[in-house]
Amino acid sequence: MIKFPKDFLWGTATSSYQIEGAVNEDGRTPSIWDTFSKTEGKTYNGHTGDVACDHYHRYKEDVEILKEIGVKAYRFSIAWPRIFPEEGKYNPKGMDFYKRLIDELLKKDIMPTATIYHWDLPQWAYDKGGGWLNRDSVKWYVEYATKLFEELGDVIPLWITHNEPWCSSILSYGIGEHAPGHKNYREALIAAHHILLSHGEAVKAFREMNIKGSKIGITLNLTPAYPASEKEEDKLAAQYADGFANRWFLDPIFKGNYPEDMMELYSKIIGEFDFIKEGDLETISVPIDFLGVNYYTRSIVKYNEDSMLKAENVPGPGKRTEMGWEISPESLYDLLKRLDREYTKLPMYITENGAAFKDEVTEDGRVHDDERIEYIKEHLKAAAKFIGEGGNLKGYFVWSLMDNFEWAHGYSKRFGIVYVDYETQKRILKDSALWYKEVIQKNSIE
Ligand SMILES: OC[C@@H]1[C@@H](O)[C@H](O)[C@@H](O)c2nc(CNc3ccccc3)cn21
Repeated sequence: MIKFPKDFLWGTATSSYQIEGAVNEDGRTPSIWDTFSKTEGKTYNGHTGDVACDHYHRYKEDVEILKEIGVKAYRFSIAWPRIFPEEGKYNPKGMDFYKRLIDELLKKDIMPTATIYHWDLPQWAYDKGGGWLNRDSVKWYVEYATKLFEELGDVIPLWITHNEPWCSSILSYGIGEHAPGHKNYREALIAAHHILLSHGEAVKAFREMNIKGSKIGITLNLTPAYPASEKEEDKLAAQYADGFANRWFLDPIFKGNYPEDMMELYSKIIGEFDFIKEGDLETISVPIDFLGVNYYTRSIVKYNEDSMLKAENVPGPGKRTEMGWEISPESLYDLLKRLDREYTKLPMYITENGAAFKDEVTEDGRVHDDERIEYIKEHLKAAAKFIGEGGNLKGYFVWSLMDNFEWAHGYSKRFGIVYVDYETQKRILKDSALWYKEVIQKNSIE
């Protein structure tokens, strides 16, 4: 049996656009994901978040389920277009939903953990110079974050400024798979810079408000990169893949500079870094209270002269999830050790870890998702090994509480430990939820 520390924070995670629905209710205006999902060919079968899990109306039932599972904390995100449906126009009715949700959580003794931005940029911000491409996005974001701190500051102990800046910049403005669907690498790095800058400015605003008992951090998706062989060229490919996925965000936050090797590589592609102004890196690297780590899988790369990053992915030997991601719990251990060694001794939380598998409701009305139990158990073992060696890991949030809108994959991929029948909106606790309930109760895994 593997025991976890007494106060280990067991949780689950979701995000606003993926579960809420009610996209036109109580003053909410469209986000870039409303626009993107309604654009032909952008999401699986044209799926949108219009209804999703109808959480906006069913939040009480969903908090009951959180209580049933016994989580200590619940990570959700706040929809910016509910709070500021237009530039400068605060919408109290939008805020009221989150006050109701938080009240329910506190009544059940569940710690609210809020992500300020989980990709649902208001369309009005995008219409003003491309959203994160416009340096004014920093000002808009700080106005939004400050209002949240004013209204909710002392009832949310853990604040996360951004979920995965890599996704909201590189995947969204560079690769084009996510909203707003641009395919311009210079834009991707400009967006990344403004998102990181907005993070730093929000942390400064948070500090000035001196909110007692609350902590602030950021969540990064981190993918350890391994060379396909011991060849020097493959090791160079892994270095660039690591810079692309991880160091481009870790270094400015924790070291106050962008990584030199990647600046050199990228300068050949995007030209001048004229969007980096005096003092920006100082702001981006303001001290935070914790690091959120989203971990799903690793990458294995070999050298490829023709690729921008000189790296080409090669398949790993492990089993894969429905997303095609290799299952590699040992890489989570490697990642945590590396973060501890090279970046920070601050408290860390695994703010997302989970897997999509082919889930189905069987004759007995249950969902026997043994693969997901195995996935979570193996990753918890890796986390426990890190903690056992003195690692400062304080909590673990399963992605996700419930099946939901999986971005470009729509509803075709199920990550939940709770099954959602989208026809009826019925929730069914999968075997993984029942297993996780026991893990939390015993604070240990077998
Ligand atoms: O894909 C599962 C989840 C997603 O539902 C969450 O909203 C998001 O925070 C999230 N991030 C990752 C890891 N990063 C990633 C990499 C490539 C494409 C999409 C996400 C996985 N997930």
